[in-house]
This record gives sequence, C-alpha cells and structure tokens, in this order.
Amino acid sequence: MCTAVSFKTNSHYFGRNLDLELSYGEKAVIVPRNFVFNLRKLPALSEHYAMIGVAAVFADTPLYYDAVNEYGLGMAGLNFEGNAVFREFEPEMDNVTPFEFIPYILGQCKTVAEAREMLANINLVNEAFSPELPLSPLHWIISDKKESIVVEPMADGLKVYDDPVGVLTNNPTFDKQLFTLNNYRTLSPKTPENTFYPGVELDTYSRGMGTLGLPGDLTSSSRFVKAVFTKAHSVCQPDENSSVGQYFHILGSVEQQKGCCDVGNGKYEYTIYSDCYNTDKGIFYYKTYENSQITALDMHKVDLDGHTFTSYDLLETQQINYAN
Ligand SMILES: C[C@H](CCC(=O)NCCS(=O)(=O)O)[C@H]1CC[C@H]2[C@@H]3CC[C@@H]4C[C@H](O)CC[C@]4(C)[C@H]3C[C@H](O)[C@]12C
Repeated sequence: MCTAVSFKTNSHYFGRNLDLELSYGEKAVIVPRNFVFNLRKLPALSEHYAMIGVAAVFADTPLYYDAVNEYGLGMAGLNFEGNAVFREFEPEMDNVTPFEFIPYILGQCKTVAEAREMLANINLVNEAFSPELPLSPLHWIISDKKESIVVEPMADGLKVYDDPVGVLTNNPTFDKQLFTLNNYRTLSPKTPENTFYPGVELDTYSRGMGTLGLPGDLTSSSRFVKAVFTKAHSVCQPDENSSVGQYFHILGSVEQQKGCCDVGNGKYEYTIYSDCYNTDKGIFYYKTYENSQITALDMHKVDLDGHTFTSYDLLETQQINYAN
C-alpha cells in the first residue's frame, strides 16, 4: 500500500510513501531532455521534458514509481490490486504500457490540463516489461500546483477523476474513497460542543476530542481519510524548510512501521521510503525507513540537455547527530 499527497504553501509539494515488503533496488533518477525512451508501441520519445524521481533501473531503462518534471507536473503509481485492467492493443489509440506511462505523460505535459487531453487517447496496453517484471496493478495520481486527478485503468477504459483533496491511497476505486469522507464530516481540530446530551455534563477530559473517530489503522481507506484530514488542517510556515518538514509529518500520519502488517513468510509491509518534491524548484527530498535524515537532490544541478540519465543510490544508513 502507499499514500500520495499534493500540498501547497508558498511552493507546491508532491510525493508519497512507498509501502511494501521488498525493494526492487530503486534509485533516485534524473532523466535529461535528450535521453531516448524507446516505447513498445509508439515512436521513441527522444526529446521531452526532463524529470526527476524514484525508479528501478532495468536494461538501462528507468521504470518510474513517482516523478516530477521540469514544469512542476508530478505523477505517482500506487497499487490497485484486483481493480486495474490493462487492455488489448487498440489500433486507433496511443498504446502505452503501464511502465512507460509516467515518462510518457511527464515527458510531454506541463500541466494536469495537458495531461487530461493526452489521456483521452491513451490505451494502457497489457504488455509487461519482461517475464521477470510482470504487469503491476497500478493507478496513478497526477498533480500540478492547481489541481490533481486520479487515473484508474478499468475494464472499460481509463477512468479520470478530479481529486479535490489531492490524496491517493489504494483500493477501493477513487469515487468510493471520496464517498467515504462523508462519514467523517463532523470531525474537527476543535474541541466539540456537547450536542450529544445538552445539559448533562460531558467532560472534555482530553485534547483532540474533535478527532475522535478518525481512523488510525493501516487499511487503504483508513489511510485515505487520515491523510486527507491531516493535510486539510495542516498549519505551517510557508518557507522551504518548514514546508518540507510539515510535508513529511503529513506522510508520517500514515506511515507503516515494520511488524504491524504481516504479509506472510516472515515478511512485513513497511514504509520503505517517503519522498517530497518541491515541484516549482525541481528539488527531490526523501527519507528511507532506515535513514530518518532528509536527503535532497536538485534536478537543475545536472545538465538537463544531456542524453544519459544520472542515478543516485538512496542513502539507507541512519545518520545520527551526536550532540555531545
Ligand atoms: C508495489 C509498488 C506500489 C506500492 C504498493 O502499493 N504496495 C502494496 C503492496 S500490497 O498491495 O499491499 O500487497 C509499485 C509502485 C510502482 C511499481 C513499479 C513501477 C515500475 C515497474 C513496472 C513493472 O511492470 C513491474 C516492476 C516495476 C518496478 C513496479 C514494481 C511495483 O509494482 C511498484 C514499485
């Protein structure tokens, strides 16, 4: 499971928690404008916008999990088990494989509005990267500073939803996720009035009583509600450090600690990494489960007119600042 969030202060921030029990050896990867993306069913994408993100690299190809391009458009793939359907080749459409989808959109669209237009003719075709890397059941969130959308590959084609809360987790389908929020409309950061039995003394014995009933479990629908509430009421200074810090606290509200989600065979799903892009500046910040220090990479520090991508191992060693 995973959670992705789009968030605004003075800048726009985008990112996600990647929750899983194993790693594919993912790295931070900066792809410059002239790196050639060979596409399976369409002409190669040889000139495109530059992007930075997290990808597994196989056969010299970055397979992006999440990324942001030089115009501030962000996109992340999240598990959509049991719902995602990738379809047969459609001669009249632009046939894009799921593993090409992020570079295809970020390489060519500056905004969500442009992505929406491009999506109208895309068919996500059922072709795997390789026998060792079969199709992953995914859905995607695409965000810019103005809006977010969610793209879900269903049996009858791509469903594109407006995402007014700028959050995505996993199942069920996004319309149902949004509907669930109705159940929580009474929750509030404020101490509630006693409307339960006016006249009977009901003690406000604790702070935070306005949030009583906010889910705290690890299911995807509960993480959706928790992340939306936390983001909706987030208060922070608008400068970069405060915003990035606050962003990681929002993701922290739905992070998964090792041991709490048993997936069998002695394995546990946990938050492998959390990342946060300043989409205006092309800066990528991340933390890993083992390393709580925030590490940053700036896409503009590499030659974005180049032909080869640059990859950086994620720093996984805990950095402790001994103060004496
Ligand atoms: C599993 C992850 C989602 C996290 C999540 O939701 N985990 C819940 C598991 S559970 O539902 O709780 O059991 C997703 C997100 C992005 C994906 C990669 C995308 C590129 C590439 C596509 C190829 O086709 C297959 C290999 C490939 C490297 C993909 C592997 C894997 O699929 C990634 C990491």
